[in-house]
Amino acid sequence: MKILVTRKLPKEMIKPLYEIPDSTVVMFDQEEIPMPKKDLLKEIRNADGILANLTDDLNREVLKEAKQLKVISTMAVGYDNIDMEEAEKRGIKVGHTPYVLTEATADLTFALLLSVSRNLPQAASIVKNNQWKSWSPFSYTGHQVHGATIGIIGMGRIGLSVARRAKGFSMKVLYHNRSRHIESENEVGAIYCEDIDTLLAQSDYVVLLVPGSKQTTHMFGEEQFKKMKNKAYFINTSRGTNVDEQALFHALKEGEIKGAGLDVFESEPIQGDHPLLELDNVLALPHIGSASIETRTEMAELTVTNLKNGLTGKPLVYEVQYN
Ligand SMILES: NC(=O)C1=CN([C@@H]2O[C@H](COP(=O)(O)OP(=O)(O)OC[C@H]3O[C@@H](n4cnc5c(N)ncnc54)[C@H](OP(=O)(O)O)[C@@H]3O)[C@@H](O)[C@H]2O)C=CC1
Ligand SMILES: O=CC(=O)O
Repeated sequence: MKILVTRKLPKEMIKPLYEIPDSTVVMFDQEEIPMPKKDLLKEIRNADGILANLTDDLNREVLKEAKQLKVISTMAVGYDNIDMEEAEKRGIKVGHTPYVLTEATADLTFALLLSVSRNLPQAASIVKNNQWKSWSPFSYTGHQVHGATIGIIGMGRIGLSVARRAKGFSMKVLYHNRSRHIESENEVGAIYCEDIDTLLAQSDYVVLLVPGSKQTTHMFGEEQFKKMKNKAYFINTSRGTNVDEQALFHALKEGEIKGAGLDVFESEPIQGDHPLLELDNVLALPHIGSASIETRTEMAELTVTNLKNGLTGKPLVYEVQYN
């Protein structure tokens, strides 16, 4: 049985895979970069299982090559990099890592919100660059978080955890999903906005946390940014493909919105000459939502368990359900 691991992980962490009888583990030897497509195509050909991550484009073309593949276990909760229709057609089980990364991602989302609203990157840089002249009445003043209104689009696991943090800051919580999320209403008093425009018009902070999918591609564009308050901030820790970046650039440049905190981009890694990165009112991070050592360790362990279970005839701990 051949198991392909597409990113270098500590050997100790993937030990359970070596313990599967008659298994051969082939692991890519780099941690910082994805496995090149040509190597992926070659190695997946006779693989029974693959330990993948969100940078592996497991599209139809790639899955068609994977004649023996039985299980894909991705070290992420999002699985928009996997062609689920093709996986279903081929009877491939897909495992992912919900819950274990919820709190770390909610922490990072809230950190982005606090950082953009109070200009932390700009303020920190004057200190580091020895440009701090004096305390000043209005320099680097941002907007209040405490008591403001947050609008969460995608009130699922992470959305609710962000809402809990918002509650601690006495924020009013609005949310939009395709269906009501009664747990959030009961627990944090979140108010459902069936019409997304109502949320956009009322929120001081708009936080996007829907999965990446065909339905959510560019769900944020010119029209949505125009409907936000001019003093509102946009935070995206979901998927870059959910946002039309040209429209976001325009909205930020023209002052239609105040600022943005972005952990994800339409194309990753975002290139250094991307227009968004020229803007002072953009705080950009390299997709580190779940990047605490504790969470990444749990994710890796869960990914290994999902894969091992799938390959040894046991139920996956978290299996993606086909729609
Ligand atoms: N930046 C990072 O490092 C990380 C990013 N993520 C991203 O966050 C996403 C969310 O994760 P998680 O909270 O666990 O997922 P969940 O599935 O728990 O939550 C997603 C929510 O989005 C709502 N939703 C889905 N489609 C739409 C739509 N078209 N319009 C409005 N609402 C929609 C769903 O509600 P309903 O079905 O009622 O519409 C659901 O409540 C992941 O899919 C991933 O892309 C996750 C972890 C780390
Ligand atoms: O973006 C990260 C994920 O786990 O999904």
